[in-house]
Amino acid sequence: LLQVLRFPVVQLHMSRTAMRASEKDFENARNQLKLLMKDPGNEVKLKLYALYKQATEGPCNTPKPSMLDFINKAKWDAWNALGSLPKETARQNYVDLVSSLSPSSESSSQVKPAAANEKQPGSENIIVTSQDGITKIMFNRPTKKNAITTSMYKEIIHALKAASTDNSAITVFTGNGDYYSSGNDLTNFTDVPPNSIEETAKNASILLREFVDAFIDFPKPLVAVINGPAVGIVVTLLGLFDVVYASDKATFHTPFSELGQSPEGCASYTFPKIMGPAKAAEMLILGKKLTAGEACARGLVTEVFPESTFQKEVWTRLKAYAKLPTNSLRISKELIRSNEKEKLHAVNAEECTVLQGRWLSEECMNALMNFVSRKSKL
Ligand SMILES: CCCCCCCCCC/C=C/CC(=O)SCCNC(=O)CCNC(=O)[C@H](O)C(C)(C)COP(=O)(O)OP(=O)(O)OC[C@H]1O[C@@H](n2cnc3c(N)ncnc32)[C@H](O)[C@@H]1OP(=O)(O)O
Repeated sequence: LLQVLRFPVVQLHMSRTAMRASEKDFENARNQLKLLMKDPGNEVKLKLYALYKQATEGPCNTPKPSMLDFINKAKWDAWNALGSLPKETARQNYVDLVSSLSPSSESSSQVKPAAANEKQPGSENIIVTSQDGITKIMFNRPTKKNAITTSMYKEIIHALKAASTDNSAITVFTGNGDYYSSGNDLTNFTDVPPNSIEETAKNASILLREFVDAFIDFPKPLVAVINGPAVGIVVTLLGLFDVVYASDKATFHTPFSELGQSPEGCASYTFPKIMGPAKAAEMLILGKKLTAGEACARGLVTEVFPESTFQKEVWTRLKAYAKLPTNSLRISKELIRSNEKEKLHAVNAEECTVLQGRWLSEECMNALMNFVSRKSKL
């Protein structure tokens, strides 16, 4: 969806026949839109698209796109929802809407435009630091609940490869802000041109496999410091971590069925081993969300700390552990994990193949549409 409606909205070709009394205002509004400093968001972009089409072409009379062509379907729905709104009214509404978004209406704190998935200049979606024998990899997209974009997957693979040979003793994942991470950025799949859906699913499957492989093969103790709610892939991956510390405000949620998807991160293998098949099914099939205490009782979490002392207690402890002899840490981890590696790689490959099919399913497409249109009440 974002691909087609990507800011600034430049795909809006003017129809000369539609320009009458307010031609100048309409033309000005179109130019003003290109100067906006802030991405107005999908909901507004859909409204602008619909109003533009209504103003220039009149009521929607093109065939409804197929369910799978969900980018064009969202646009069609937005236009069609305007019914028989007169062209002149649509033109005026378009001008008014652009005017409400104009720079003079924007607050001084607003930032330069960037597509939702792109890093803004000077910002880092993944922050990697090394100190006191600890390499810390932090999700840093708090305004999006640390949802993981395509480029973040690649950055994490790179960071894990670097951390595996740096001179730190342990590697720690955590999140900035109130969430640990809300998992896969769902717009990774809505930002796709209709004729590339299959290729995108294939590429996503390849990237996911490489991403999870990097965790399976990571040679040093891997610690998760779960500072808040965790959703989807960041939960499933925990089965590949060696230690998981959680704040008591953390939750653990794997809503794969709701999303028309299936488990990844080797959870279809690690979760039943960790908590038994019945409890694993409750999470991975039924999508039950666990509290930190419940996750700890099931063996997914090592220890839960009160939020008020969480950061202090955890980092004090980790700094002490990071002083332990690094070779010994590495060798002990190797002993615990090496027997499983081959199996884990096979499970990862299988999960990615299954997911590739799921991403092309109508159930998954519907779930993604629901997430996007949650903000597009047209
Ligand atoms: C070539 C293609 C490559 C693809 C890359 C590889 C793909 C690998 C896929 C691996 C599969 C993983 C499976 C999963 O991880 S499933 C889990 C997916 N996550 C979710 O379903 C969570 C969705 N989000 C929510 O339900 C809610 O946002 C929330 C997390 C419960 C928080 O709700 P709350 O009301 O507190 O806050 P908001 O909803 O207002 O959120 C604030 C803003 O953050 C945006 N947001 C949050 N989570 C995500 C997300 N996962 N993806 C995209 N955007 C997210 C939300 O839209 C708000 O944005 P806004 O301010 O612009 O409206």
